[in-house]
Amino acid sequence: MNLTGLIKSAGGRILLQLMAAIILIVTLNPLRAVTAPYPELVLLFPYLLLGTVLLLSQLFNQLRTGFLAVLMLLAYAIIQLRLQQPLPEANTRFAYQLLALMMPLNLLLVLAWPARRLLSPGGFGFLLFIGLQLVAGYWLTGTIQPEQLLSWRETYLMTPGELTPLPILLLLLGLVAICGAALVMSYRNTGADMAALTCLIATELTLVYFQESMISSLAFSLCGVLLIINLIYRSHELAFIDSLTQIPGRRALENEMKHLGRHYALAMMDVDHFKKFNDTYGHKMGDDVLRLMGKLMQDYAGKARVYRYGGEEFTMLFKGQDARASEDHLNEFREAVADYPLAIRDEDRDKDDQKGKQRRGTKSKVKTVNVTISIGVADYQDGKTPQEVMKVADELLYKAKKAGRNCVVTS
Ligand SMILES: Nc1nc2c(ncn2[C@@H]2O[C@H](COP(=O)(O)OP(=O)(O)OP(=O)(O)O)[C@@H](O)[C@H]2O)c(=O)[nH]1
Repeated sequence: MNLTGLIKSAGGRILLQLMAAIILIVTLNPLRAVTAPYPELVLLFPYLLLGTVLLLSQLFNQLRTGFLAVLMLLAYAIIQLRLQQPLPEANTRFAYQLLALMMPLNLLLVLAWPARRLLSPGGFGFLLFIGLQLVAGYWLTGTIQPEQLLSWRETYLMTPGELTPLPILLLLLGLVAICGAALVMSYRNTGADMAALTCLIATELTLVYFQESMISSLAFSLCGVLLIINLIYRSHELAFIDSLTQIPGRRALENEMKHLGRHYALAMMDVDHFKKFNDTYGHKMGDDVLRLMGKLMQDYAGKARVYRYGGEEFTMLFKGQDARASEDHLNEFREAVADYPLAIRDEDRDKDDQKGKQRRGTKSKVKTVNVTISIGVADYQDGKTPQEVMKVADELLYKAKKAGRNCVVTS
């Protein structure tokens, strides 16, 4: 798997986050030494970074990340304003434990909460819920008796020796929350899943190493930086990656065409009789064909760049290569598409897999269908703009259709 594949996969993203956390812990001492001359700035950094996350999340429509940023800002403020006394003090320790209980639960809740703008009824609902928890927490830490806390500590809140002040039960809760978020992430792999995992790891890191000076500022700053990178990456994906096929879309191609040199070939390709295919097997099955196109194009691209131009039309760009040289490559890809047995969707099976299995019996054979594509490929010619080269490729594609389809026509 290449670096882009690693960054895109859920497993790779989880791994990168864990690595960032480990690097922070390993480099804690040098980091503290470097930042020691600027204590105020270090304290302020998480507010600035998480505030930026909050702003960007609303601008980029990454609304759950906005909720997460609010939670992290509040947690950081609580740590700085309420938890800077020594932990052996009973009420401070209780506030710390309350934070360790509520943060993982609230961060996970964000993944279940409907994505809404903060300034909307749904957003206000979330803020109100958080506000109520703050009031309840404030009231509890003020009224609870130290003797009561002592008896709880003996029964439920044992800590694992000197390792961390975090009670074993709360440590387990944190670990379960991190595993839960990682599981959701490996299933859905959305920007919000990634952001929730980042926040959970930063929170648990802070809580576990709470006795280490500056840990909250450093861990929450790292969280802010990772959330900003995640936001920018997701916005780039939204703008340039086609959501159906997961390959770059037309905007990405148009961008690339601004920087083309004088030596390239451009191939336009189109699924044959796709309208008829849609009419026969349904639109969802048509989408499966387009997804398959995206996957096979990536598998067979080699050094070429692949794009979904629009609808059932795709583009391959061969930089530093001419049309003749790319022909073998394109024929290989065309044959791979024609040979691919595409399983026919059974709507009943989608709706009710169990019933479908019983009705069909276990030995039923999956029916398959094949599709073909036609390709026109044109070279750069002196004085021609990339748009004009694309027009030539489109005309050659039209010729390929006329020639009976399932073939490559070269300039
Ligand atoms: N399922 C699905 N169909 C799409 C999508 N985008 C475009 N189409 C369909 O693609 C079909 C394109 O058909 P035409 O341009 O008439 O061409 P064709 O049927 O492929 O015929 P030839 O190109 O001459 O082989 C239309 O029926 C569109 O509805 C999409 O995202 N999903």
